[in-house]
Amino acid sequence: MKVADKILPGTKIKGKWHQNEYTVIKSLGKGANGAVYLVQRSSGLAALKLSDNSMSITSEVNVLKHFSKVQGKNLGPHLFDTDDWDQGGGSPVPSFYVMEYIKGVPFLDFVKARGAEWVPVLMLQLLGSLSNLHEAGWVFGDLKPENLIVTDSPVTVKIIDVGGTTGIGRSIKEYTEFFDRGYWGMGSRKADPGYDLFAAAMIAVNAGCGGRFLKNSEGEKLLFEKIDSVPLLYKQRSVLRKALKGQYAKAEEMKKELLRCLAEPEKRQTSSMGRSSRSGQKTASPPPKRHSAQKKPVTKRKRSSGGSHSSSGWMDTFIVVSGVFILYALYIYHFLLP
Ligand SMILES: Nc1ncnc2c1ncn2[C@@H]1O[C@H](COP(=O)(O)OP(=O)(O)OP(=O)(O)O)[C@@H](O)[C@H]1O
Repeated sequence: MKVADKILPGTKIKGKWHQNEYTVIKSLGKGANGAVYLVQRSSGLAALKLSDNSMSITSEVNVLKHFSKVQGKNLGPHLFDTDDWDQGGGSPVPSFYVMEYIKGVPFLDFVKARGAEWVPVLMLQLLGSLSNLHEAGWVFGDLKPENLIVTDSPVTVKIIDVGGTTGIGRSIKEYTEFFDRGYWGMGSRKADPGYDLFAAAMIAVNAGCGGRFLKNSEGEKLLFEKIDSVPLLYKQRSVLRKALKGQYAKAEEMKKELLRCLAEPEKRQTSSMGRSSRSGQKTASPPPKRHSAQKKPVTKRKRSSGGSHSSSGWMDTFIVVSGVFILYALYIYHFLLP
């Protein structure tokens, strides 16, 4: 077992160069490039990433330093310190960096607990962060739900694990098959904004379908079928399809279209209640098969015989409109207003 992986609670980690001391409280998780611990430092809690591979620590530290220069507040944890752990004697010297501890829950756990209706709201935030990152010349690369933590009050999605971050134009450094357009035969592994936007769409697919699945010989067809089979995804199908096909050059375009797309079904629901859509194409009515084991998106509820038909319809409309209004108010208040 590597040194970085076996640190017990109570262990004191002192930096060789800056002499700062950190007390390990517990392990937060382990990855291919090291382990992350919750630590106590003089001014509060922090997350410390420790690795026997000093190159990977240096590379992640460089990315975090770049992130701190990018405008926008959701680009991952702030960097506090970086150092080598001098344990004395002839022991190997693992490197570490100390960053802001992001207290929250993993993306998929949040969606499971709070409802799939949150997926588009979190996607809008994520696209805002990606837009800032891309403008600064970077692609996140290994974008997946495990690398997203959702904090509360206000609900904010934060990107962690910057190990896969790659300069635009270079080859993607790290990827996870399900979120990789190369795996699905839908594009290259060259770092461009479209690479992250494909992964962002796949995060929605993962959350909407309640899990991941293997590709078959017709990857694109399978993904589109999955999108059409889940009501939540079906509402956003035009945006998801475009992202998967690499038709967005910028995250901002995808974000704007997603906002527009989310507003549309509610308009139809409240204004027509059963009328067909303008284009005469398939409407956002629930498709036959549901793959998601998650909470149902807001739908018209069946009424008991008690109330009158018209008042129950009014109540349903009111509930749908209020729900959507609260989500948008939250989003606009926290993320669009300066
Ligand atoms: N700043 C942080 N605040 C809170 N938890 C964190 C923070 N950074 C990492 N974690 C937790 O530690 C776990 C491991 O982090 P790490 O960066 O090693 O990610 P990984 O994706 O598992 O690793 P790798 O890409 O190196 O294989 C994460 O999944 C996350 O739960």
